[in-house]
Amino acid sequence: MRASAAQGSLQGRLTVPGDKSVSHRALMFGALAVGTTEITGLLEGEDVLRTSAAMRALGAEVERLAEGHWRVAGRGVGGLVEPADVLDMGNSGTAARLICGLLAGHPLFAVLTGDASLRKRPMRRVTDPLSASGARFSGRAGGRLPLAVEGAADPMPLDYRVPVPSAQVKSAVLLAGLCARGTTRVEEREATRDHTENMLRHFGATVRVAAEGHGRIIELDGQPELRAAPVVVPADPSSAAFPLVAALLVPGSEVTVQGVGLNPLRTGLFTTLREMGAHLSVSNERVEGGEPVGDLTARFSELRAVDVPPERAPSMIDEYPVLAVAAAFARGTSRFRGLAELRVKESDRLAATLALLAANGVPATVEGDDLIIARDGRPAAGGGLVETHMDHRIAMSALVMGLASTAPVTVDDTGFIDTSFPGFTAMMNGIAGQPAITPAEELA
Ligand SMILES: O=C(O)C1=C[C@@H](OP(=O)(O)O)[C@@H](O)[C@H](O)C1
Ligand SMILES: C=C(OP(=O)(O)O)C(=O)O
Repeated sequence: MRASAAQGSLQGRLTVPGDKSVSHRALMFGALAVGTTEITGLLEGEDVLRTSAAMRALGAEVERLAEGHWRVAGRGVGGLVEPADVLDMGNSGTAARLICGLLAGHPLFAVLTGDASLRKRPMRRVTDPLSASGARFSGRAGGRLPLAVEGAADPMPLDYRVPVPSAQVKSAVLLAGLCARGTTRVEEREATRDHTENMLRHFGATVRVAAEGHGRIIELDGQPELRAAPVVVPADPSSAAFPLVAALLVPGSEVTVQGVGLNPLRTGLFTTLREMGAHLSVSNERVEGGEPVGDLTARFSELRAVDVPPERAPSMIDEYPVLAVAAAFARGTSRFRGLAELRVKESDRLAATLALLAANGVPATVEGDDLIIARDGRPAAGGGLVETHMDHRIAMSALVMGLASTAPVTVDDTGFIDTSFPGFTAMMNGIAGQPAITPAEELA
């Protein structure tokens, strides 16, 4: 797939697909609740479809009623059944790690696997703490997938200080805590997305959260009866990032993305773009399904460099590749600090982002865990071939660059975009008013 500079500006109002984090959790909580949960706005991306298949394999009834409208008949906490076959989580770290938490508290045997990207990602960060509950895990060297799980019949409640900022680790421990007698306690040094805590409450569990420094202490009372509850999934801010950044970079553009989730633990990118001088405004702010949402409008802006502090990383962890693209068009030297976690995503995103920039004539370096991008405010040259390494966010970031760079940007593989943002290409071409992103084979 190749993205060429948009002839003219990007214009329009659009809705991006549902939030991936909330969608995974809605299906999992639906499966653990008593009764029938109705979900609207569910992301029908590959990652979330893996979770829906896994919930079916664990005994829940999962039904698609219409686009984004799903129904889950749950089995109650502790009621999941042993899956007959291997659970394949595809490309999804969130699905694999949260499901480890679910399985840990159920006395059953299961095997988890995933695609070549997921099989490289660290799982000890969840299996180490979960083992203390009595569950047993055995995986490949370094604790990677495929992973065999034997859940505990009478799991112990955990008291765990998460050593890296990770909502997935926090969530896995809390999900295991649902089946344990007594109180599960999780401490995080830096607050990470809190969709699990919010949804636990929404389904009737008792959760106490106390702020501590930049972090939080979370306590969950075990063995609650979770009751089915409707879930309205907001549009994914991590997906909205792509059309919004594109609009900031293509002269004359104005694009509005409607109903975007604005949970403050997810909006670090928008804060950062404003610091860069972006014209980015929010209208129609409201609360839907317990999460703040609003319509975000981006207008073409002359951007300046930014220094992003490390403590902001958890609130924009998936947005650094596209922020790097924005910084490639800004005036001055940008520094993004404390990005160690980017090395264990679908690809090594620090290396992949650096390679994306280098291939398109943008000087950048990595110093320790920081990414530095030095620019003069002129458009990126483009013209490069970007290797995506099975990473949807690298593919989409490269295509956004191509919409604004002097020469087109080509991406080696766009198949993984469907993990989080089905319809991405059509939507971007819709706001471009022309097929600005075209399959490479049609270019000849
Ligand atoms: O909990 C979640 O839904 C997610 C947490 C983050 O991962 P980490 O917990 O590994 O930081 C993020 O990168 C991922 O896309 C989704
Ligand atoms: C890191 C991501 O997802 P996951 O960890 O679920 O694979 C992402 O979507 O950018």
